Amino acid sequence: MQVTISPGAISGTVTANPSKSAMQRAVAAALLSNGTSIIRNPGLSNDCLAALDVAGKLGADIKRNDDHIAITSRGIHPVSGEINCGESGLGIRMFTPIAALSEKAISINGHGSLTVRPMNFFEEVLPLLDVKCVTREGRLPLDIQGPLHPKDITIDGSLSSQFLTGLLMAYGATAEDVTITVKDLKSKPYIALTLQLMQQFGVQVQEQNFEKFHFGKRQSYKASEYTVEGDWSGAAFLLVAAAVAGKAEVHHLNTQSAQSDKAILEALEKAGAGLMPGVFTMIVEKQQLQAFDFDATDCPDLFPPLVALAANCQGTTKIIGVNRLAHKESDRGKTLQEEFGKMGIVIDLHGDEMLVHGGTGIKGAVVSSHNDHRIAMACAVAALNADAPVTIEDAEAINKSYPEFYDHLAKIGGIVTTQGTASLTH
Ligand SMILES: O=C(O)C1=C[C@@H](OP(=O)(O)O)[C@@H](O)[C@H](O)C1
Ligand SMILES: C=C(OP(=O)(O)O)C(=O)O
Repeated sequence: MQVTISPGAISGTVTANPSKSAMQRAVAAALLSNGTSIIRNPGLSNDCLAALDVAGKLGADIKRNDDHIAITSRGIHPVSGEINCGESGLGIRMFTPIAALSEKAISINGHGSLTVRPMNFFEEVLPLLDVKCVTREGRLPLDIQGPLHPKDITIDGSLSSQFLTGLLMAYGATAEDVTITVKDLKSKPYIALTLQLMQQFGVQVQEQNFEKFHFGKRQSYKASEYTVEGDWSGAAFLLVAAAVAGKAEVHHLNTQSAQSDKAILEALEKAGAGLMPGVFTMIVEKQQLQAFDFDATDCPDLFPPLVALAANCQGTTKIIGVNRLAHKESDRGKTLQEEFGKMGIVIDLHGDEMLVHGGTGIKGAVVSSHNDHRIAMACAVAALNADAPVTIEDAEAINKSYPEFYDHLAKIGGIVTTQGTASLTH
């Protein structure tokens, strides 16, 4: 599918899409519980649908209703020897240790970019917890056989926080008086989100400096009612769109959220955007924008919207944390450089640093999403101030996290034309 965004000012109000990070964690916690959990404002992006499918294969009964999803479970009782996590990095890294709680041999697969993302971690760590694990040279599919026995372990958190999220969630179901120690943890706020979610489902972890995670006496997940928060990661694109091309009011955004990507507000403030925060609403308005410095090491998903913002700022913006981008849906440092280059924006990459030379004018172009949802959305936002339309190829990549994105952009006044069709679900 190709989507063309024509330049033009925007103005309007929209409700943020549900957070896939929160939704996938809630599905996992509901699966680990005994009884029926109700998930309100459920996400239906591809990553969320994959999580629901995995939960079903691991034994949960899932009923979709108009405004909620009911998940009935009695813990991990796989009904299949194969699970597929779609394209979700969080999904596979979270559900693998959870699936390993069962003694059944399970083959875990995925598709698209997930087949080339690193999974060596499991081969190194799961055997320490009595789980057999075989990868294809650190790639999918993974063949595992548990049951996982929680033990004191030390792991490396520098590649991704998602492996730790998976271990924490799995330990929560059976651990007793054990500690996970983590060295060099990145994306820390995502771990805060995991701990918050576990607590909402009745499991407490004693966290020390994001280095030690201690489980005291044995606990169990309690089936709960949970409302999925609006997604700061997706909303970041709309907020940047407003900052560079008009005004927008985005509802259902919790400024007290544990989501790391609410840090977009700090970047917008540094750039000089007009911000009017409400309790569950954010209004952003265009002002004169200047280049800024920002460390995105702990919120790597903000790179694409930050680049769209920086392209519109006068001067050179410096963003730290490029090393965190190599193993996402694309190698995002390079894909941002390539696709924004086509729109006339020069980006330099120096080790962990990205320099975006903004304010030089954005050109109409044909760009590729590289099948990466956040690259498609960043290009769409940049298009608002281009000198001619921008056509995005493989534009359906947005379905991974934010299927409503083009509709939301149109709702706030973006001129969006779609050519060709692609299924909205996997
Ligand atoms: O836990 C999560 O929900 C996520 C953690 C982050 O990954 P890393 O920990 O690999 O940075 C982020 O990039 C990803 O989109 C979602
Ligand atoms: C990298 C992302 O997700 P995941 O790692 O869960 O696939 C993302 O949403 O940008």
